[in-house]
Amino acid sequence: MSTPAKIQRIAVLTSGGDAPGMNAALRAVVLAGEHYGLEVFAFKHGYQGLLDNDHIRLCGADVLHILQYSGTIIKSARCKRFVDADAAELAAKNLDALDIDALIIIGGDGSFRGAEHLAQFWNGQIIGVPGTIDNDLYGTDATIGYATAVAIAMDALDKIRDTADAMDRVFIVEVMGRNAGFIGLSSAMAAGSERMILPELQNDKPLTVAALVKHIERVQKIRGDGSYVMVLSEHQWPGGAVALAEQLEAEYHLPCRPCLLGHIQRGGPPAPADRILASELGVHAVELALDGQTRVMAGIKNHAPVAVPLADTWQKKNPLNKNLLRIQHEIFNPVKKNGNGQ
Ligand SMILES: Nc1ncnc2c1ncn2[C@@H]1O[C@H](COP(=O)(O)OP(=O)(O)O)[C@@H](O)[C@H]1O
Ligand SMILES: O=P(O)(O)OC[C@H]1O[C@](O)(COP(=O)(O)O)[C@@H](O)[C@@H]1O
Repeated sequence: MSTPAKIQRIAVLTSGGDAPGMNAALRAVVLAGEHYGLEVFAFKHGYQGLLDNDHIRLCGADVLHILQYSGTIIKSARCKRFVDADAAELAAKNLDALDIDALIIIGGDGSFRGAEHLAQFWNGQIIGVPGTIDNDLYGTDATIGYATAVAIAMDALDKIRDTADAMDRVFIVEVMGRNAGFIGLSSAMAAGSERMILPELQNDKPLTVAALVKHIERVQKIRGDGSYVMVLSEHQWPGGAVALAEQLEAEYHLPCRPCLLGHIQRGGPPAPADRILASELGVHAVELALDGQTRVMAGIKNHAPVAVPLADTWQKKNPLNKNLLRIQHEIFNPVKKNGNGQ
């Protein structure tokens, strides 16, 4: 770190969908703030709190023993109004009235767009911390919440496998991820799923029901076993897992059940990886602010802290891991392209 800038007051907020580990990030911001002699404020309910001037002073005692809980003690929200110029102007006014030097925003790409919007109207420093289960932000190896969501999806897939095995059924398990397939790919690999329907794959070659049925029937024939567990990323099938299961049962007479994991993926104890990532990133964000940086996201790349221009985080894309895709599609697929095993 270079010579610290003379900042005295920082503020923090959590915005967008809550992510497991947001509390750990908040705790880290507050503890780092105290460590460096800063006053720390929090705005509640994301950007809505900036508009309502709904703030509290936080010190170390307020964030004791919160890192093991998901959710966020300062609340999160989606605030439609924040896209308006007058909303950002009001937020700037409230931040200036409180003499805030730097604002730390824990959230996803929408929150970072909001941060850039605010930067057009406010001269203080703005630092982002990647908090979303979707892992869809460029510039960091992982986002806070992703590891927990994958662990929850894997656990659910393991449980589904028991009943799929017992009753020779096809299951479609729908996972979150917004427009990204990171949760889908990782949970499918971790649980040994037979099939993944992910946004990135659908862009190249959308799956047809006929092709899916062909694959299911071949796998069942090769293995002599009816158990087939498919991971479906949200928004990738009209009507989602329920509609696809109905289609497979009605048109192809395959015993098939849907399972929607939904917001279960955002709850429960944050995984160790998320607690540690959030702790490191929260401290990193404060140190970036002390370093005079602004309009950057605190990230971790190859085990090292980095500062990524906020706009890059949504304008550039992290691709899915090609090697994991290859292994899932080729090595672990019982149906071989050359015809072996068919
Ligand atoms: N283009 C934008 N301009 C201003 N504010 C925005 C913009 N996009 C998103 N936001 C703000 O960020 C909030 C969180 O974004 P959202 O996409 O819901 O979640 P996430 O940050 O998790 O991606 C929105 O509710 C809105 O207040
Ligand atoms: O909680 P909501 O508002 O229903 O939104 C659901 C969305 O939030 C997420 O759980 C997290 O997305 P964000 O981090 O972008 O808010 C997505 O995976 C999902 O599509």
